[in-house]
Amino acid sequence: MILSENNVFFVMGVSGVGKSTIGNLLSKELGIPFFDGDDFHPKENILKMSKGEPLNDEDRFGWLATLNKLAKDQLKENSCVIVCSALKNKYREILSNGVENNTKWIHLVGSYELISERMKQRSNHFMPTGLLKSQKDILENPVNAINVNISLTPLEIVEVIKKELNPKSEFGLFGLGVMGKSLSRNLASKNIKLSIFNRHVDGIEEDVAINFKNEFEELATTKAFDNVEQFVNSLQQPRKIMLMVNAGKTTDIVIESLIPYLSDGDILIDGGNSNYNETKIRLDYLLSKNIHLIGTGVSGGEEGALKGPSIMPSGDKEVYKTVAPFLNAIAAKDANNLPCCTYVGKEGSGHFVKMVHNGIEYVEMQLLAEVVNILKLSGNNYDEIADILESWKSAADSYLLEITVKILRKKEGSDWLVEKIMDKAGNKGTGNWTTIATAELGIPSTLIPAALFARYSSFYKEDRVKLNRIYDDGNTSSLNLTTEDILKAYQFARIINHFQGINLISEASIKYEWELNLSEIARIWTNGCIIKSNLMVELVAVLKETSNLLGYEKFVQKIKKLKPSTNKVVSQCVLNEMAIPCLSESVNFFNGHTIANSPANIIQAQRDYFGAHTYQRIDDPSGEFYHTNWK
Ligand SMILES: NC(=O)C1=CN([C@@H]2O[C@H](COP(=O)(O)OP(=O)(O)OC[C@H]3O[C@@H](n4cnc5c(N)ncnc54)[C@H](OP(=O)(O)O)[C@@H]3O)[C@@H](O)[C@H]2O)C=CC1
Ligand SMILES: O=C(CO)[C@H](O)[C@H](O)COP(=O)(O)O
Repeated sequence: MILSENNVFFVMGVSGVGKSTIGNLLSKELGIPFFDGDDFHPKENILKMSKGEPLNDEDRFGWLATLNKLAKDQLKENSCVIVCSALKNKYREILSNGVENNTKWIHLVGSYELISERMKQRSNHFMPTGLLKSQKDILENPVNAINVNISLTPLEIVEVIKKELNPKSEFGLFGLGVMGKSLSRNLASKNIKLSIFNRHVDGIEEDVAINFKNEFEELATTKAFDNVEQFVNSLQQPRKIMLMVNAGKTTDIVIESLIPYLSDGDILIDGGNSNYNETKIRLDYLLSKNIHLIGTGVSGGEEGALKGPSIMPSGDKEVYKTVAPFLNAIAAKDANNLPCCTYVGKEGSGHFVKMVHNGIEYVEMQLLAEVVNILKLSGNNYDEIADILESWKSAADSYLLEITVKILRKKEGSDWLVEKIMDKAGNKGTGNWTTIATAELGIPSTLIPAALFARYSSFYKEDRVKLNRIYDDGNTSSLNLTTEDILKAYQFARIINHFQGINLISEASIKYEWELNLSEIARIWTNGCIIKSNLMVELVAVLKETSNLLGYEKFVQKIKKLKPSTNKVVSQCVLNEMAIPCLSESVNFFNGHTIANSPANIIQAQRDYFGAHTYQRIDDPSGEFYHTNWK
């Protein structure tokens, strides 16, 4: 710790609290001289105390003045630690006389029982245990002292003192939107000394940080800023600043606004949903300026960010170690009470993993929407559908299932709110990027594009309404499905979704040499995040053995049990002219992915016909490429 100015640190408290031990340790930690006040007592005082006679104020005044002179002399050169009981206000006034602004009081406190027990164990101290009571009686608790409980170990006590002495914040959070606000409260509630920042925009964004700070008790000691320079300067070095701003251009603008005030070795943590390719570019760019970047996925939405999100950090592993204590402190905990935060890998792998998390999320949401629609067209109202979904919890529990039940039950007056919500699904880009990534990497994660394009289709509301007038022949639904069948189709499609998402991560890990740990990724997704589910809990163990769920015996048995109902649900929906993009794609994908001989031979022949692209032959195991003159 670097001290910004010279100070005298008086370590005070009644006898037996360990002032000398702590004072000594603290002086070593701070690299400053140590003085034990007892060594400055005149002989008469020591004699009195060893006879068991308490010192009176007259006895003390000379001694206190000596210590005050010592402090003043030291302050001319350096800081120092002085140990002295300093029990009364008037003693402390003498001790700090003339150096009040450079005096820090560190008060060691403990119960009578604990102190007397410790005193009994001392052999070479001149203060008998009986005097403890008289000291406790005359003690006037200091105001503005750092109070530290002696039940901690000496090293822990010194850590607490150092933390309290340093006026600078340990962690900064930039961007007080939905996520930034919740994360700030989470960080502050973990006793992390925090600085928060939100931009100032005249007439639109004014005093956001200070108003937010004043709203919540846990932010009482948090420093709030709307000036970037002051915000950065309020942080201990190396600075650790988490950005919770919009991905893309905004992230670049924010980074540029910070750079002029940052120092070598400072660390930015991008917690937004940034594109993993951009994260790699930013990481290299910042490194050229000796600044580190940890790109991290954060999932859990507003509530998760407050109570404990799932956190997916990546970048340089050594740099990560510096920010790990903060991220671990605020993360959700898994069933074994371990943080749902782990070092994911190099470069932008954390953002890649978060992107696939969101791709899986898109599919899980779409599947639930399709299921609700099937149950609706089967004649159930929304309360009845909520009851059915609730009954699925034992078989297919997930955060998204739980919130869907609540959503379906939400009423405005006597109307279900969902009936009033416009059927145009928005998106912020991660589903789009996952679709691009799966295409670029050549991985058939087909459900994510299906869910994404379902959202895009939903946006054509006006066209849909017009076309519906043309094509709707007025037939009513003749769905004849049991809720058991629908549940099985839902479970089947979820297995395919998780298989595809994991496969995408696994293949990207190989291609980019990220060495991702799939089981560990599933583990940090068991709590705090939007796709937490009991299936995810099951996957933690499975992924230690294989990344291929479709070939894993337990899942083979599940799939065989679920497939007939899935076929039934999908075929009946198609016959009833329903759009079920993810349910149907799960069957299509599965059939295509498990067929020994696919019609891709026709594609190869066509390619060779028009473009001489060549083909391989099944009757030539050498893998030789052939071309035929087709005309
Ligand atoms: N909402 C969610 O459920 C989740 C969001 N995320 C990601 O976290 C990030 C933040 O999301 P969220 O909190 O929801 O978003 P919000 O829109 O609620 O907040 C965005 C923040 O960015 C700030 N900002 C925008 N433009 C600028 C700029 N030019 N300069 C400085 N600051 C700017 C905003 O400040 P101001 O208020 O002044 O405009 C605000 O503090 C995004 O990347 C998002 O994708 C990740 C997981 C979940
Ligand atoms: O990251 C998230 C959840 O995990 C965000 O809520 C994200 O905005 C969701 O994506 P979209 O807005 O595209 O639905």
